[in-house]
Amino acid sequence: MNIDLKILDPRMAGLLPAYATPGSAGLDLRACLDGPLRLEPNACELVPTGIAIHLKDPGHAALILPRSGLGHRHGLVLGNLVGLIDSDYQGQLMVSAWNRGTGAYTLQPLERLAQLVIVPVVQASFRVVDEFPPSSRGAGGYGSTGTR
Ligand SMILES: O=c1ccn([C@H]2C[C@H](O)[C@@H](COP(=O)(O)OP(=O)(O)OP(=O)(O)O)O2)c(=O)[nH]1
Ligand SMILES: [Mg+2]
Repeated sequence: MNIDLKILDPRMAGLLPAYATPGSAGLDLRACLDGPLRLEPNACELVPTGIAIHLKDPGHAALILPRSGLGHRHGLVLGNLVGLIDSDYQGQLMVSAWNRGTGAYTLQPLERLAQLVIVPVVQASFRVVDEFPPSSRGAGGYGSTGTR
Protein backbone atom coordinates (compact mmCIF):
# COMPACT_ATOMS: atom_id res chain seq x y z
CA MET A 1 0.00 0.00 0.00
CA ASN A 2 1.29 3.46 -0.91
CA ILE A 3 0.60 6.32 1.48
CA ASP A 4 1.04 10.04 0.76
CA LEU A 5 3.57 11.50 3.19
CA LYS A 6 4.67 15.10 3.75
CA ILE A 7 8.08 15.96 5.16
CA LEU A 8 7.44 18.81 7.58
CA ASP A 9 10.96 18.95 9.02
CA PRO A 10 13.86 18.71 6.53
CA ARG A 11 15.80 16.49 8.95
CA MET A 12 13.23 13.78 8.27
CA ALA A 13 14.05 13.62 4.54
CA GLY A 14 16.61 10.86 5.01
CA LEU A 15 14.83 9.28 7.94
CA LEU A 16 11.45 8.30 6.58
CA PRO A 17 9.59 5.57 8.48
CA ALA A 18 10.63 2.15 7.25
CA TYR A 19 10.03 -1.46 8.27
CA ALA A 20 13.12 -2.67 10.15
CA THR A 21 12.76 -6.27 8.90
CA PRO A 22 10.67 -7.90 6.16
CA GLY A 23 8.20 -9.13 8.77
CA SER A 24 7.89 -5.92 10.78
CA ALA A 25 4.40 -4.61 11.48
CA GLY A 26 5.49 -1.27 12.90
CA LEU A 27 7.22 1.75 11.42
CA ASP A 28 9.24 3.66 13.99
CA LEU A 29 8.39 7.32 14.52
CA ARG A 30 11.07 9.82 15.55
CA ALA A 31 11.04 12.66 18.04
CA CYS A 32 11.49 15.74 15.86
CA LEU A 33 12.94 17.86 18.65
CA ASP A 34 15.40 20.78 18.53
CA GLY A 35 17.12 19.66 21.71
CA PRO A 36 16.91 16.91 24.34
CA LEU A 37 13.58 16.69 26.15
CA ARG A 38 13.77 15.51 29.75
CA LEU A 39 10.61 13.78 30.92
CA GLU A 40 10.36 13.57 34.69
CA PRO A 41 8.40 10.64 36.16
CA ASN A 42 4.73 11.05 35.23
CA ALA A 43 5.44 13.89 32.79
CA CYS A 44 3.59 13.81 29.48
CA GLU A 45 4.57 15.90 26.45
CA LEU A 46 3.22 16.08 22.91
CA VAL A 47 6.17 15.36 20.64
CA PRO A 48 6.16 16.24 16.91
CA THR A 49 7.37 13.63 14.42
CA GLY A 50 8.20 15.97 11.51
CA ILE A 51 5.93 14.09 9.11
CA ALA A 52 2.28 13.99 8.08
CA ILE A 53 0.50 11.15 6.32
CA HIS A 54 -2.84 11.06 4.51
CA LEU A 55 -4.27 7.56 4.43
CA LYS A 56 -7.26 8.77 2.32
CA ASP A 57 -9.05 5.42 2.28
CA PRO A 58 -11.61 5.11 5.13
CA GLY A 59 -10.84 1.40 5.00
CA HIS A 60 -7.52 2.09 6.72
CA ALA A 61 -6.33 3.73 9.92
CA ALA A 62 -3.00 3.94 11.68
CA LEU A 63 -2.28 3.19 15.32
CA ILE A 64 0.56 4.74 17.29
CA LEU A 65 1.88 2.21 19.80
CA PRO A 66 4.72 2.29 22.32
CA ARG A 67 8.05 0.68 21.47
CA SER A 68 8.41 -2.39 23.66
CA GLY A 69 11.94 -1.70 24.86
CA LEU A 70 11.29 1.91 25.82
CA GLY A 71 7.99 1.03 27.46
CA HIS A 72 9.24 -1.94 29.44
CA ARG A 73 12.71 -0.75 30.40
CA HIS A 74 12.20 3.00 30.77
CA GLY A 75 8.45 3.42 31.28
CA LEU A 76 8.15 5.56 28.16
CA VAL A 77 4.66 4.88 26.83
CA LEU A 78 1.82 6.99 25.41
CA GLY A 79 -0.29 9.50 27.30
CA ASN A 80 -3.30 8.38 25.26
CA LEU A 81 -2.25 4.70 25.59
CA VAL A 82 -2.87 4.22 21.87
CA GLY A 83 -2.95 6.95 19.22
CA LEU A 84 -5.55 6.57 16.49
CA ILE A 85 -4.84 8.27 13.15
CA ASP A 86 -7.96 8.77 11.06
CA SER A 87 -7.80 8.22 7.31
CA ASP A 88 -8.72 11.87 6.69
CA TYR A 89 -6.16 13.35 9.12
CA GLN A 90 -3.57 15.45 7.31
CA GLY A 91 -1.80 17.15 10.19
CA GLN A 92 1.56 16.31 11.72
CA LEU A 93 1.73 12.93 13.44
CA MET A 94 2.10 13.72 17.13
CA VAL A 95 3.20 11.37 19.88
CA SER A 96 1.96 11.85 23.42
CA ALA A 97 5.07 10.75 25.31
CA TRP A 98 4.31 9.76 28.89
CA ASN A 99 6.95 8.69 31.34
CA ARG A 100 5.04 6.27 33.56
CA GLY A 101 8.35 5.11 35.10
CA THR A 102 10.11 6.04 38.32
CA GLY A 103 13.19 7.69 36.79
CA ALA A 104 13.53 10.63 34.40
CA TYR A 105 13.92 9.77 30.71
CA THR A 106 15.58 12.14 28.25
CA LEU A 107 14.41 11.94 24.66
CA GLN A 108 17.12 12.86 22.17
CA PRO A 109 16.37 14.69 18.92
CA LEU A 110 15.40 12.20 16.17
CA GLU A 111 15.26 9.28 18.62
CA ARG A 112 12.75 6.58 17.63
CA LEU A 113 10.13 6.90 20.35
CA ALA A 114 7.00 5.07 19.16
CA GLN A 115 5.73 3.02 16.25
CA LEU A 116 3.01 3.31 13.66
CA VAL A 117 0.93 0.35 12.49
CA ILE A 118 -1.38 0.60 9.48
CA VAL A 119 -4.57 -1.38 10.02
CA PRO A 120 -7.74 -2.21 8.07
CA VAL A 121 -10.95 -0.64 9.32
CA VAL A 122 -14.60 -1.51 8.81
CA GLN A 123 -16.96 1.44 9.08
CA ALA A 124 -20.27 0.24 10.52
CA SER A 125 -23.79 1.53 10.33
CA PHE A 126 -26.38 0.58 12.94
CA ARG A 127 -29.76 -1.09 12.67
CA VAL A 128 -31.77 -0.65 15.87
CA VAL A 129 -33.47 -3.90 17.02
CA ASP A 130 -35.53 -4.90 20.10
CA GLU A 131 -34.02 -8.38 20.49
CA PHE A 132 -30.86 -10.17 19.37
CA PRO A 133 -31.06 -13.77 18.15
CA PRO A 134 -29.80 -16.14 20.93
CA SER A 135 -26.01 -16.77 21.09
CA SER A 136 -23.93 -19.18 23.24
CA ARG A 137 -22.54 -16.33 25.29
CA GLY A 138 -25.58 -14.14 25.57
CA ALA A 139 -24.79 -11.25 27.91
CA GLY A 140 -22.12 -13.15 29.88
CA GLY A 141 -18.83 -11.32 30.19
CA TYR A 142 -16.24 -10.19 32.70
CA GLY A 143 -14.90 -13.65 33.50
CA SER A 144 -18.16 -15.53 32.97
CA THR A 145 -16.29 -18.36 31.24
CA GLY A 146 -13.99 -18.92 34.24
CA THR A 147 -10.20 -18.93 34.48
CA ARG A 148 -9.25 -22.54 33.66
O1 LIG B 1 -1.51 9.95 19.15
C1 LIG B 1 -2.15 10.61 18.32
C2 LIG B 1 -3.56 10.59 18.27
C3 LIG B 1 -4.20 11.37 17.32
N1 LIG B 1 -3.48 12.14 16.45
C4 LIG B 1 -4.18 12.92 15.41
C5 LIG B 1 -4.67 12.02 14.30
C6 LIG B 1 -6.13 11.83 14.58
O2 LIG B 1 -6.85 11.59 13.39
C7 LIG B 1 -6.49 13.14 15.24
C8 LIG B 1 -7.67 13.05 16.15
O3 LIG B 1 -7.43 12.03 17.08
P1 LIG B 1 -8.63 11.50 18.01
O4 LIG B 1 -9.88 11.38 17.23
O5 LIG B 1 -8.14 10.32 18.74
O6 LIG B 1 -8.70 12.71 19.07
P2 LIG B 1 -9.94 13.56 19.56
O7 LIG B 1 -9.59 14.04 20.90
O8 LIG B 1 -11.22 12.78 19.40
O9 LIG B 1 -9.88 14.80 18.56
P3 LIG B 1 -10.87 15.19 17.36
O10 LIG B 1 -12.01 15.93 17.99
O11 LIG B 1 -10.02 16.07 16.47
O12 LIG B 1 -11.29 13.93 16.67
O13 LIG B 1 -5.32 13.51 15.99
C9 LIG B 1 -2.09 12.15 16.49
O14 LIG B 1 -1.42 12.83 15.72
N2 LIG B 1 -1.47 11.38 17.44
MG1 LIG C 1 -11.90 12.08 17.47
